[in-house]
Amino acid sequence: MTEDYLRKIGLRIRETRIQRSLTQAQLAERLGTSQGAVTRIERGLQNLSLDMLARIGEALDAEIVALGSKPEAPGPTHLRVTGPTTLSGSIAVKSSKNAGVALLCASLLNRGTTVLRKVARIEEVNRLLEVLTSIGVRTRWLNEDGDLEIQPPAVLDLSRIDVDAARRTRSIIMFLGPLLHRSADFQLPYAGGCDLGTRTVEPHLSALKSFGLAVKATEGSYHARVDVGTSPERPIVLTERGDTVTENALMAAALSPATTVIRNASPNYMVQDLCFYLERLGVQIEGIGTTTLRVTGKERIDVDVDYAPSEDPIEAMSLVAAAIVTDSQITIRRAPIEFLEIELALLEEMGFRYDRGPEYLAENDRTRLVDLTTYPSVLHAPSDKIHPMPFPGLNIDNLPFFAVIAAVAHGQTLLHDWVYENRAIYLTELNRLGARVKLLDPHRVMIEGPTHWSGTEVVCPPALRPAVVVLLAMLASKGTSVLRSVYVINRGYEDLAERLNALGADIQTFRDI
Ligand SMILES: CC(=O)N[C@H]1[C@@H](OP(=O)(O)OP(=O)(O)OC[C@H]2O[C@@H](n3ccc(=O)[nH]c3=O)[C@H](O)[C@@H]2O)O[C@H](CO)[C@@H](O)[C@@H]1O
Ligand SMILES: C=C(OP(=O)(O)O)C(=O)O
Repeated sequence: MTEDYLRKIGLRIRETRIQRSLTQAQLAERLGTSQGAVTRIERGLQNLSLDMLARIGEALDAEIVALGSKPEAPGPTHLRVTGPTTLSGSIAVKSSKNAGVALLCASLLNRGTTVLRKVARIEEVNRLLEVLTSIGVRTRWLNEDGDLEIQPPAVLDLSRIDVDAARRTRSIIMFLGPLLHRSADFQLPYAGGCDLGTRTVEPHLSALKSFGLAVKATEGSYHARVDVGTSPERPIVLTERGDTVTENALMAAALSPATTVIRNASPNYMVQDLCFYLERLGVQIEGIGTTTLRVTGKERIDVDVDYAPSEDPIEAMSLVAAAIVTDSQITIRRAPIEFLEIELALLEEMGFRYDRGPEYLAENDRTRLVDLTTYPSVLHAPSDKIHPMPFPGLNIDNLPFFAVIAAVAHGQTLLHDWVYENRAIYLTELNRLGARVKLLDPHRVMIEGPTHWSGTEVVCPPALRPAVVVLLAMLASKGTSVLRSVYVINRGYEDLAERLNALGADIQTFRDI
Protein backbone atom coordinates (compact mmCIF):
# COMPACT_ATOMS: atom_id res chain seq x y z
CA MET A 1 0.00 0.00 0.00
CA THR A 2 1.22 3.52 -0.69
CA GLU A 3 2.23 5.64 2.30
CA ASP A 4 -0.52 8.15 1.57
CA TYR A 5 -3.18 5.44 1.49
CA LEU A 6 -1.91 3.96 4.74
CA ARG A 7 -1.98 7.39 6.37
CA LYS A 8 -5.63 7.91 5.30
CA ILE A 9 -6.64 4.48 6.56
CA GLY A 10 -4.80 5.18 9.83
CA LEU A 11 -6.62 8.46 10.25
CA ARG A 12 -9.94 6.79 9.52
CA ILE A 13 -9.22 4.10 12.13
CA ARG A 14 -8.25 6.71 14.69
CA GLU A 15 -11.43 8.75 14.05
CA THR A 16 -13.64 5.69 14.31
CA ARG A 17 -11.89 4.53 17.49
CA ILE A 18 -12.45 7.93 19.11
CA GLN A 19 -16.09 7.93 17.93
CA ARG A 20 -16.49 4.58 19.69
CA SER A 21 -14.85 6.07 22.85
CA LEU A 22 -12.11 3.43 22.82
CA THR A 23 -8.54 4.03 23.94
CA GLN A 24 -5.68 2.73 21.82
CA ALA A 25 -5.03 0.15 24.56
CA GLN A 26 -8.66 -1.07 24.42
CA LEU A 27 -8.55 -1.40 20.63
CA ALA A 28 -5.21 -3.23 20.89
CA GLU A 29 -6.77 -5.67 23.33
CA ARG A 30 -9.67 -6.37 20.96
CA LEU A 31 -7.19 -6.99 18.15
CA GLY A 32 -4.87 -9.08 20.27
CA THR A 33 -1.98 -6.73 19.51
CA SER A 34 0.06 -4.11 21.35
CA GLN A 35 -0.84 -0.47 21.93
CA GLY A 36 2.34 0.47 20.04
CA ALA A 37 1.06 -1.40 16.97
CA VAL A 38 -2.22 0.56 17.13
CA THR A 39 -0.27 3.82 17.38
CA ARG A 40 1.74 2.84 14.27
CA ILE A 41 -1.42 1.80 12.39
CA GLU A 42 -3.12 5.10 13.20
CA ARG A 43 -0.06 7.03 12.03
CA GLY A 44 0.02 5.09 8.76
CA LEU A 45 3.38 3.56 9.63
CA GLN A 46 2.28 -0.07 9.64
CA ASN A 47 1.62 -2.22 6.58
CA LEU A 48 -1.86 -3.72 6.91
CA SER A 49 -2.97 -7.14 5.71
CA LEU A 50 -6.55 -7.58 4.49
CA ASP A 51 -7.10 -9.88 7.45
CA MET A 52 -5.99 -7.17 9.88
CA LEU A 53 -8.21 -4.58 8.15
CA ALA A 54 -11.20 -6.91 8.49
CA ARG A 55 -10.42 -7.48 12.18
CA ILE A 56 -10.12 -3.74 12.83
CA GLY A 57 -13.44 -3.22 11.05
CA GLU A 58 -15.02 -5.84 13.27
CA ALA A 59 -13.47 -4.46 16.46
CA LEU A 60 -14.73 -0.96 15.63
CA ASP A 61 -18.07 -2.12 14.21
CA ALA A 62 -17.38 -0.11 11.05
CA GLU A 63 -16.28 -0.79 7.51
CA ILE A 64 -12.92 0.90 7.25
CA VAL A 65 -12.33 0.63 3.52
CA ALA A 66 -14.97 0.73 0.78
CA LEU A 67 -14.01 -0.25 -2.74
CA GLY A 68 -14.70 1.96 -5.72
CA SER A 69 -13.51 4.97 -3.81
CA LYS A 70 -11.66 8.09 -4.78
CA PRO A 71 -8.02 7.83 -3.73
CA GLU A 72 -7.36 11.53 -3.21
CA ALA A 73 -9.40 12.33 -0.07
CA PRO A 74 -11.51 10.66 2.59
CA GLY A 75 -14.85 10.31 0.86
CA PRO A 76 -18.39 10.62 2.12
CA THR A 77 -19.71 8.51 4.95
CA HIS A 78 -22.45 5.94 4.37
CA LEU A 79 -24.60 3.72 6.56
CA ARG A 80 -25.44 0.06 6.08
CA VAL A 81 -28.62 -0.86 7.95
CA THR A 82 -29.78 -4.41 8.56
CA GLY A 83 -33.41 -4.80 9.53
CA PRO A 84 -36.06 -5.11 10.60
CA THR A 85 -35.10 -3.89 14.04
CA THR A 86 -36.95 -3.78 17.31
CA LEU A 87 -35.46 -1.18 19.61
CA SER A 88 -35.31 -1.44 23.39
CA GLY A 89 -33.71 0.35 26.30
CA SER A 90 -33.34 4.04 26.99
CA ILE A 91 -31.69 7.01 25.31
CA ALA A 92 -31.08 10.58 26.41
CA VAL A 93 -31.83 13.50 24.09
CA LYS A 94 -28.84 15.73 23.31
CA SER A 95 -28.77 19.52 23.31
CA SER A 96 -30.22 21.19 20.27
CA LYS A 97 -28.45 22.08 17.04
CA ASN A 98 -30.43 25.25 16.74
CA ALA A 99 -29.64 26.61 20.22
CA GLY A 100 -26.04 25.48 19.76
CA VAL A 101 -25.51 27.52 16.62
CA ALA A 102 -27.37 30.55 17.99
CA LEU A 103 -25.24 30.54 21.15
CA LEU A 104 -22.01 30.22 19.19
CA CYS A 105 -22.98 33.34 17.29
CA ALA A 106 -24.14 35.10 20.46
CA SER A 107 -20.80 34.43 22.17
CA LEU A 108 -19.41 37.12 19.82
CA LEU A 109 -21.35 39.69 21.86
CA ASN A 110 -19.31 38.86 24.96
CA ARG A 111 -15.76 40.11 25.53
CA GLY A 112 -15.46 37.58 28.36
CA THR A 113 -15.22 33.80 28.16
CA THR A 114 -18.32 31.78 27.38
CA VAL A 115 -18.50 28.13 28.41
CA LEU A 116 -21.35 26.21 26.80
CA ARG A 117 -22.14 22.86 28.38
CA LYS A 118 -22.91 19.66 26.48
CA VAL A 119 -22.97 21.21 23.05
CA ALA A 120 -24.02 18.69 20.40
CA ARG A 121 -20.90 17.68 18.46
CA ILE A 122 -22.46 17.97 15.04
CA GLU A 123 -21.20 19.16 11.68
CA GLU A 124 -23.23 22.37 11.79
CA VAL A 125 -21.42 23.31 15.01
CA ASN A 126 -18.08 22.24 13.50
CA ARG A 127 -18.57 24.56 10.52
CA LEU A 128 -19.33 27.51 12.79
CA LEU A 129 -16.32 26.68 14.96
CA GLU A 130 -14.15 26.70 11.83
CA VAL A 131 -15.52 30.11 10.93
CA LEU A 132 -15.06 31.46 14.46
CA THR A 133 -11.49 30.16 14.63
CA SER A 134 -10.67 31.68 11.25
CA ILE A 135 -11.63 35.17 12.48
CA GLY A 136 -9.53 34.89 15.62
CA VAL A 137 -11.93 33.44 18.21
CA ARG A 138 -10.27 30.91 20.53
CA THR A 139 -12.50 27.83 20.87
CA ARG A 140 -11.70 24.69 22.80
CA TRP A 141 -13.59 21.49 23.60
CA LEU A 142 -12.97 20.99 27.32
CA ASN A 143 -13.87 17.32 27.58
CA GLU A 144 -15.70 14.39 26.00
CA ASP A 145 -19.04 15.73 27.31
CA GLY A 146 -19.11 18.48 24.69
CA ASP A 147 -18.36 21.37 27.04
CA LEU A 148 -17.02 24.15 24.85
CA GLU A 149 -15.05 27.27 25.78
CA ILE A 150 -15.23 30.34 23.55
CA GLN A 151 -13.06 33.40 23.90
CA PRO A 152 -13.40 36.15 21.27
CA PRO A 153 -10.33 38.35 20.61
CA ALA A 154 -10.33 42.12 21.18
CA VAL A 155 -10.52 42.63 17.41
CA LEU A 156 -12.03 40.12 14.99
CA ASP A 157 -10.14 39.54 11.76
CA LEU A 158 -13.00 39.22 9.29
CA SER A 159 -10.67 39.41 6.31
CA ARG A 160 -9.49 35.86 7.11
CA ILE A 161 -12.95 34.31 7.37
CA ASP A 162 -13.07 30.65 6.30
CA VAL A 163 -15.27 31.15 3.27
CA ASP A 164 -15.77 27.45 2.51
CA ALA A 165 -16.98 26.67 6.03
CA ALA A 166 -19.17 29.78 6.09
CA ARG A 167 -20.86 28.84 2.80
CA ARG A 168 -21.79 25.42 4.14
CA THR A 169 -24.01 26.76 6.91
CA ARG A 170 -26.99 29.05 6.84
CA SER A 171 -26.45 29.79 10.55
CA ILE A 172 -23.69 32.23 9.58
CA ILE A 173 -26.51 34.69 8.93
CA MET A 174 -26.70 35.06 12.71
CA PHE A 175 -23.30 36.78 12.65
CA LEU A 176 -25.06 39.90 11.36
CA GLY A 177 -26.63 40.83 14.72
CA PRO A 178 -23.43 40.61 16.79
CA LEU A 179 -21.09 41.90 14.06
CA LEU A 180 -22.94 45.12 13.47
CA HIS A 181 -21.62 46.20 16.87
CA ARG A 182 -18.07 45.16 16.04
CA SER A 183 -17.43 46.58 12.61
CA ALA A 184 -18.73 49.45 10.47
CA ASP A 185 -17.99 47.68 7.22
CA PHE A 186 -17.67 43.92 6.68
CA GLN A 187 -18.37 41.10 4.25
CA LEU A 188 -20.05 37.78 5.02
CA PRO A 189 -20.05 34.89 2.54
CA TYR A 190 -23.50 33.82 1.39
CA ALA A 191 -25.38 31.51 3.69
CA GLY A 192 -25.81 27.83 2.73
CA GLY A 193 -27.26 24.78 4.52
CA CYS A 194 -29.80 22.21 3.34
CA ASP A 195 -31.24 22.46 -0.13
CA LEU A 196 -34.76 23.38 0.89
CA GLY A 197 -35.44 25.97 -1.79
CA THR A 198 -35.08 29.72 -1.45
CA ARG A 199 -35.06 30.91 2.14
CA THR A 200 -35.42 34.61 2.37
CA VAL A 201 -32.93 36.87 4.16
CA GLU A 202 -35.10 39.92 3.69
CA PRO A 203 -36.73 39.71 7.17
CA HIS A 204 -33.22 39.73 8.71
CA LEU A 205 -32.18 42.79 6.77
CA SER A 206 -35.32 44.74 7.53
CA ALA A 207 -35.15 43.85 11.26
CA LEU A 208 -31.52 44.94 11.48
CA LYS A 209 -31.98 48.12 9.43
CA SER A 210 -33.15 49.95 12.52
CA PHE A 211 -29.74 49.21 14.11
CA GLY A 212 -28.06 51.03 11.21
CA LEU A 213 -27.26 47.97 9.08
CA ALA A 214 -27.40 48.22 5.29
CA VAL A 215 -26.52 45.13 3.27
CA LYS A 216 -25.68 44.84 -0.41
CA ALA A 217 -25.44 41.40 -1.97
CA THR A 218 -22.27 41.35 -4.06
CA GLU A 219 -20.60 38.40 -5.82
CA GLY A 220 -21.10 35.54 -3.33
CA SER A 221 -21.17 37.70 -0.19
CA TYR A 222 -23.16 40.19 1.76
CA HIS A 223 -21.42 43.53 2.00
CA ALA A 224 -22.57 45.13 5.26
CA ARG A 225 -22.24 48.80 6.16
CA VAL A 226 -23.24 49.96 9.61
CA ASP A 227 -24.21 53.37 10.87
CA VAL A 228 -22.76 52.56 14.29
CA GLY A 229 -24.72 53.61 17.36
CA THR A 230 -28.12 53.65 15.65
CA SER A 231 -30.93 52.15 17.71
CA PRO A 232 -34.54 51.47 16.79
CA GLU A 233 -36.88 54.41 17.31
CA ARG A 234 -39.99 52.28 17.38
CA PRO A 235 -40.82 48.61 17.89
CA ILE A 236 -39.29 46.23 15.37
CA VAL A 237 -42.11 44.31 13.74
CA LEU A 238 -40.85 41.12 12.15
CA THR A 239 -42.49 40.38 8.83
CA GLU A 240 -42.21 36.62 9.55
CA ARG A 241 -42.16 34.83 12.90
CA GLY A 242 -38.81 33.26 12.04
CA ASP A 243 -36.43 31.77 14.59
CA THR A 244 -33.07 33.04 13.34
CA VAL A 245 -34.46 36.46 12.45
CA THR A 246 -35.75 36.83 16.02
CA GLU A 247 -32.31 35.76 17.26
CA ASN A 248 -30.57 38.30 15.04
CA ALA A 249 -32.82 41.08 16.36
CA LEU A 250 -32.20 39.92 19.95
CA MET A 251 -28.44 39.89 19.47
CA ALA A 252 -28.47 43.34 17.90
CA ALA A 253 -30.61 44.60 20.81
CA ALA A 254 -28.33 42.99 23.42
CA LEU A 255 -25.55 45.52 22.78
CA SER A 256 -27.88 48.49 22.54
CA PRO A 257 -28.43 50.20 25.93
CA ALA A 258 -31.88 51.43 24.89
CA THR A 259 -34.96 49.24 25.25
CA THR A 260 -35.85 47.49 22.01
CA VAL A 261 -39.27 46.00 21.47
CA ILE A 262 -39.51 43.07 19.04
CA ARG A 263 -42.99 42.12 17.86
CA ASN A 264 -44.04 38.95 16.04
CA ALA A 265 -40.99 37.37 17.68
CA SER A 266 -40.61 33.60 17.59
CA PRO A 267 -41.05 32.10 21.07
CA ASN A 268 -39.50 28.82 19.90
CA TYR A 269 -37.05 26.73 21.93
CA MET A 270 -33.78 28.05 20.47
CA VAL A 271 -34.92 31.64 20.93
CA GLN A 272 -35.71 30.89 24.57
CA ASP A 273 -32.26 29.35 25.08
CA LEU A 274 -30.67 32.44 23.54
CA CYS A 275 -32.74 34.69 25.86
CA PHE A 276 -31.64 32.71 28.93
CA TYR A 277 -27.99 33.05 27.85
CA LEU A 278 -28.37 36.78 27.21
CA GLU A 279 -29.90 37.19 30.66
CA ARG A 280 -26.76 35.61 32.13
CA LEU A 281 -24.80 38.28 30.24
CA GLY A 282 -26.82 40.96 32.04
CA VAL A 283 -29.25 41.77 29.25
CA GLN A 284 -32.81 42.31 30.50
CA ILE A 285 -35.54 40.58 28.54
CA GLU A 286 -39.26 40.67 29.22
CA GLY A 287 -41.73 38.39 27.46
CA ILE A 288 -39.56 35.29 26.98
CA GLY A 289 -41.76 32.58 25.46
CA THR A 290 -44.16 35.13 23.95
CA THR A 291 -44.30 36.98 20.64
CA THR A 292 -43.36 40.38 22.13
CA LEU A 293 -39.89 40.77 23.57
CA ARG A 294 -38.66 43.90 25.39
CA VAL A 295 -34.88 43.88 25.47
CA THR A 296 -32.72 46.30 27.43
CA GLY A 297 -29.16 45.75 26.35
CA LYS A 298 -25.75 46.88 27.58
CA GLU A 299 -23.13 49.16 26.03
CA ARG A 300 -20.47 46.52 26.64
CA ILE A 301 -20.69 42.91 27.73
CA ASP A 302 -17.65 41.43 29.40
CA VAL A 303 -18.73 38.48 31.54
CA ASP A 304 -17.31 35.02 32.14
CA VAL A 305 -20.41 32.92 31.70
CA ASP A 306 -21.36 29.28 31.90
CA TYR A 307 -24.55 28.12 30.17
CA ALA A 308 -26.10 24.77 29.29
CA PRO A 309 -28.44 24.87 26.28
CA SER A 310 -31.49 22.68 26.54
CA GLU A 311 -32.36 19.39 24.89
CA ASP A 312 -33.43 19.17 21.27
CA PRO A 313 -37.17 18.69 20.70
CA ILE A 314 -36.49 17.67 17.11
CA GLU A 315 -34.12 14.92 18.19
CA ALA A 316 -36.74 13.82 20.74
CA MET A 317 -39.34 13.67 17.96
CA SER A 318 -36.90 11.72 15.76
CA LEU A 319 -36.58 9.13 18.52
CA VAL A 320 -40.35 8.95 19.00
CA ALA A 321 -40.65 8.32 15.25
CA ALA A 322 -37.91 5.66 15.46
CA ALA A 323 -39.89 3.87 18.17
CA ILE A 324 -43.16 4.10 16.23
CA VAL A 325 -41.80 2.90 12.91
CA THR A 326 -40.04 -0.07 14.57
CA ASP A 327 -43.00 -0.76 16.87
CA SER A 328 -40.75 -0.63 19.91
CA GLN A 329 -40.84 0.11 23.61
CA ILE A 330 -38.07 2.56 24.47
CA THR A 331 -37.58 5.32 27.02
CA ILE A 332 -36.59 8.71 25.66
CA ARG A 333 -35.04 10.63 28.53
CA ARG A 334 -34.79 14.41 28.82
CA ALA A 335 -37.47 15.32 26.26
CA PRO A 336 -38.34 19.08 26.32
CA ILE A 337 -42.06 18.59 26.72
CA GLU A 338 -43.24 22.16 26.07
CA PHE A 339 -41.96 21.82 22.51
CA LEU A 340 -43.44 18.38 21.83
CA GLU A 341 -46.93 18.66 23.27
CA ILE A 342 -48.78 19.24 20.02
CA GLU A 343 -46.90 16.43 18.27
CA LEU A 344 -47.77 14.06 21.12
CA ALA A 345 -51.41 15.17 21.20
CA LEU A 346 -51.72 14.41 17.49
CA LEU A 347 -49.97 11.06 17.90
CA GLU A 348 -52.37 10.18 20.72
CA GLU A 349 -55.26 10.87 18.36
CA MET A 350 -53.61 8.50 15.89
CA GLY A 351 -53.53 5.73 18.51
CA PHE A 352 -49.99 6.08 19.84
CA ARG A 353 -49.54 4.75 23.37
CA TYR A 354 -46.87 6.14 25.64
CA ASP A 355 -46.17 7.15 29.23
CA ARG A 356 -44.90 10.51 30.36
CA GLY A 357 -42.90 10.73 33.61
CA PRO A 358 -42.85 13.67 36.03
CA GLU A 359 -41.41 16.97 34.85
CA TYR A 360 -37.94 18.12 35.86
CA LEU A 361 -35.78 21.05 34.84
CA ALA A 362 -33.01 21.06 32.25
CA GLU A 363 -29.56 22.25 33.30
CA ASN A 364 -30.49 25.79 32.24
CA ASP A 365 -33.01 25.69 35.17
CA ARG A 366 -35.77 26.88 32.83
CA THR A 367 -36.77 24.28 30.24
CA ARG A 368 -39.13 21.53 31.43
CA LEU A 369 -38.12 17.97 30.60
CA VAL A 370 -39.82 14.59 30.90
CA ASP A 371 -38.96 10.98 30.20
CA LEU A 372 -41.24 9.36 27.62
CA THR A 373 -41.79 5.62 27.35
CA THR A 374 -43.21 4.43 24.05
CA TYR A 375 -45.29 1.27 23.57
CA PRO A 376 -46.00 -0.74 20.43
CA SER A 377 -49.21 0.75 19.04
CA VAL A 378 -51.61 0.35 16.15
CA LEU A 379 -51.82 3.74 14.47
CA HIS A 380 -54.47 5.08 12.13
CA ALA A 381 -54.39 8.12 9.87
CA PRO A 382 -55.63 11.38 11.44
CA SER A 383 -58.93 12.74 10.14
CA ASP A 384 -57.42 16.11 9.16
CA LYS A 385 -54.30 17.07 7.25
CA ILE A 386 -51.07 17.56 9.19
CA HIS A 387 -49.31 20.88 8.79
CA PRO A 388 -46.68 22.77 10.80
CA MET A 389 -46.83 26.25 12.30
CA PRO A 390 -44.33 28.58 13.99
CA PHE A 391 -44.25 27.84 17.73
CA PRO A 392 -46.62 27.12 19.39
CA GLY A 393 -47.64 24.76 16.63
CA LEU A 394 -46.49 21.45 15.28
CA ASN A 395 -42.80 22.21 14.80
CA ILE A 396 -41.76 22.95 11.23
CA ASP A 397 -38.77 20.62 11.54
CA ASN A 398 -40.91 17.83 13.00
CA LEU A 399 -43.31 17.63 10.06
CA PRO A 400 -41.18 15.18 8.00
CA PHE A 401 -41.30 12.61 10.83
CA PHE A 402 -45.03 12.40 10.34
CA ALA A 403 -44.37 11.05 6.84
CA VAL A 404 -42.73 7.89 8.14
CA ILE A 405 -45.29 7.68 10.95
CA ALA A 406 -48.18 8.06 8.47
CA ALA A 407 -46.60 5.31 6.38
CA VAL A 408 -47.05 2.82 9.25
CA ALA A 409 -50.55 4.09 10.15
CA HIS A 410 -53.67 2.54 8.64
CA GLY A 411 -55.34 4.81 6.08
CA GLN A 412 -54.48 7.95 4.14
CA THR A 413 -52.71 10.94 5.63
CA LEU A 414 -52.31 14.31 3.95
CA LEU A 415 -49.16 16.21 4.88
CA HIS A 416 -48.99 19.88 3.97
CA ASP A 417 -45.46 21.32 4.12
CA TRP A 418 -46.27 24.92 3.25
CA VAL A 419 -43.01 26.25 4.69
CA TYR A 420 -40.30 24.86 2.47
CA GLU A 421 -40.43 24.85 -1.28
CA ASN A 422 -38.31 21.73 -1.73
CA ARG A 423 -38.85 19.53 1.27
CA ALA A 424 -42.04 17.51 0.66
CA ILE A 425 -40.61 16.14 -2.57
CA TYR A 426 -37.82 14.34 -0.67
CA LEU A 427 -40.39 12.38 1.32
CA THR A 428 -41.16 10.38 -1.82
CA GLU A 429 -37.75 8.70 -1.28
CA LEU A 430 -39.65 6.53 1.20
CA ASN A 431 -41.26 4.85 -1.82
CA ARG A 432 -37.95 3.14 -2.57
CA LEU A 433 -38.39 1.24 0.68
CA GLY A 434 -41.96 0.26 -0.09
CA ALA A 435 -44.00 3.25 1.14
CA ARG A 436 -46.83 4.79 -0.88
CA VAL A 437 -46.15 8.53 -0.79
CA LYS A 438 -47.81 10.48 -3.57
CA LEU A 439 -46.65 14.01 -4.33
CA LEU A 440 -49.83 16.00 -4.98
CA ASP A 441 -47.97 19.29 -5.56
CA PRO A 442 -44.63 20.70 -4.33
CA HIS A 443 -46.05 21.21 -0.84
CA ARG A 444 -48.43 18.29 -0.28
CA VAL A 445 -48.03 14.54 -0.07
CA MET A 446 -50.68 11.88 0.41
CA ILE A 447 -49.40 8.86 2.30
CA GLU A 448 -51.13 5.53 2.39
CA GLY A 449 -50.28 3.04 5.13
CA PRO A 450 -49.43 0.61 6.50
CA THR A 451 -46.21 -0.25 4.68
CA HIS A 452 -44.28 -3.47 4.16
CA TRP A 453 -40.82 -2.01 4.27
CA SER A 454 -38.06 -3.66 2.31
CA GLY A 455 -34.40 -2.67 2.30
CA THR A 456 -32.63 -0.98 -0.60
CA GLU A 457 -29.95 1.59 -1.37
CA VAL A 458 -30.83 5.29 -1.19
CA VAL A 459 -28.66 8.39 -1.52
CA CYS A 460 -29.44 10.82 1.30
CA PRO A 461 -31.74 13.57 0.12
CA PRO A 462 -29.98 16.93 0.58
CA ALA A 463 -32.16 17.90 3.55
CA LEU A 464 -31.60 16.93 7.15
CA ARG A 465 -35.00 15.74 8.36
CA PRO A 466 -36.07 13.89 5.19
CA ALA A 467 -32.69 12.11 5.31
CA VAL A 468 -33.29 10.97 8.90
CA VAL A 469 -36.79 9.87 7.97
CA VAL A 470 -35.31 7.56 5.31
CA LEU A 471 -32.86 6.16 7.88
CA LEU A 472 -35.71 5.45 10.31
CA ALA A 473 -37.65 3.62 7.61
CA MET A 474 -34.53 1.54 6.93
CA LEU A 475 -34.58 0.40 10.56
CA ALA A 476 -37.98 -1.11 9.88
CA SER A 477 -37.05 -2.51 6.47
CA LYS A 478 -36.44 -6.17 5.89
CA GLY A 479 -32.94 -6.99 4.69
CA THR A 480 -29.99 -4.71 4.05
CA SER A 481 -30.29 -1.05 3.17
CA VAL A 482 -27.52 1.39 2.36
CA LEU A 483 -27.90 5.11 2.98
CA ARG A 484 -25.25 7.03 1.07
CA SER A 485 -23.60 10.35 1.94
CA VAL A 486 -24.90 11.04 5.42
CA TYR A 487 -23.08 14.36 6.02
CA VAL A 488 -26.51 15.94 5.87
CA ILE A 489 -27.59 13.85 8.90
CA ASN A 490 -24.36 14.51 10.78
CA ARG A 491 -25.05 18.21 10.28
CA GLY A 492 -27.75 17.95 12.95
CA TYR A 493 -27.31 14.70 14.94
CA GLU A 494 -24.42 13.52 17.08
CA ASP A 495 -23.54 9.83 16.68
CA LEU A 496 -27.08 8.95 15.63
CA ALA A 497 -26.14 5.54 14.19
CA GLU A 498 -24.11 4.54 17.27
CA ARG A 499 -26.85 5.68 19.62
CA LEU A 500 -29.51 3.75 17.71
CA ASN A 501 -27.20 0.73 17.77
CA ALA A 502 -27.10 1.00 21.56
CA LEU A 503 -30.89 0.51 21.40
CA GLY A 504 -30.49 -2.62 19.30
CA ALA A 505 -30.28 -1.30 15.74
CA ASP A 506 -27.76 -2.78 13.34
CA ILE A 507 -26.18 0.14 11.52
CA GLN A 508 -22.63 0.02 10.22
CA THR A 509 -20.80 3.16 9.23
CA PHE A 510 -18.41 2.99 6.31
CA ARG A 511 -16.64 5.50 4.21
CA ASP A 512 -15.02 5.83 0.82
CA ILE A 513 -11.35 6.50 1.20
C1 LIG B 1 -30.63 27.43 12.90
C2 LIG B 1 -32.10 27.39 13.06
O1 LIG B 1 -32.62 27.76 14.08
N1 LIG B 1 -32.80 26.90 12.03
C3 LIG B 1 -34.24 26.78 12.11
C4 LIG B 1 -34.85 28.09 11.71
O2 LIG B 1 -34.27 28.48 10.49
P1 LIG B 1 -34.53 29.98 9.96
O3 LIG B 1 -34.91 30.87 11.07
O4 LIG B 1 -33.31 30.32 9.16
O5 LIG B 1 -35.75 29.73 9.03
P2 LIG B 1 -36.21 30.62 7.80
O6 LIG B 1 -36.16 32.05 8.19
O7 LIG B 1 -35.45 30.21 6.60
O8 LIG B 1 -37.71 30.15 7.73
C5 LIG B 1 -37.99 28.95 7.12
C6 LIG B 1 -39.02 29.16 6.04
O9 LIG B 1 -40.23 29.46 6.67
C7 LIG B 1 -40.80 30.62 6.13
N2 LIG B 1 -41.54 31.26 7.24
C8 LIG B 1 -41.03 31.24 8.51
C9 LIG B 1 -41.74 31.82 9.55
C10 LIG B 1 -42.98 32.44 9.27
O10 LIG B 1 -43.65 32.99 10.15
N3 LIG B 1 -43.43 32.44 8.00
C11 LIG B 1 -42.74 31.87 6.97
O11 LIG B 1 -43.18 31.90 5.82
C12 LIG B 1 -39.61 31.42 5.62
O12 LIG B 1 -39.95 32.31 4.60
C13 LIG B 1 -38.68 30.33 5.12
O13 LIG B 1 -39.00 29.95 3.79
O14 LIG B 1 -36.25 27.98 11.57
C14 LIG B 1 -36.70 27.01 10.61
C15 LIG B 1 -38.21 27.07 10.60
O15 LIG B 1 -38.69 26.81 11.91
C16 LIG B 1 -36.18 25.63 10.99
O16 LIG B 1 -36.52 24.75 9.95
C17 LIG B 1 -34.67 25.65 11.17
O17 LIG B 1 -34.26 24.44 11.75
C1 LIG C 1 -33.92 23.01 8.21
C2 LIG C 1 -33.25 22.78 9.31
O1 LIG C 1 -32.23 23.51 9.80
P1 LIG C 1 -31.26 24.63 9.18
O2 LIG C 1 -31.82 25.97 9.52
O3 LIG C 1 -29.98 24.37 9.91
O4 LIG C 1 -31.17 24.37 7.69
C3 LIG C 1 -33.60 21.66 10.23
O5 LIG C 1 -33.03 21.63 11.33
O6 LIG C 1 -34.41 20.80 9.87
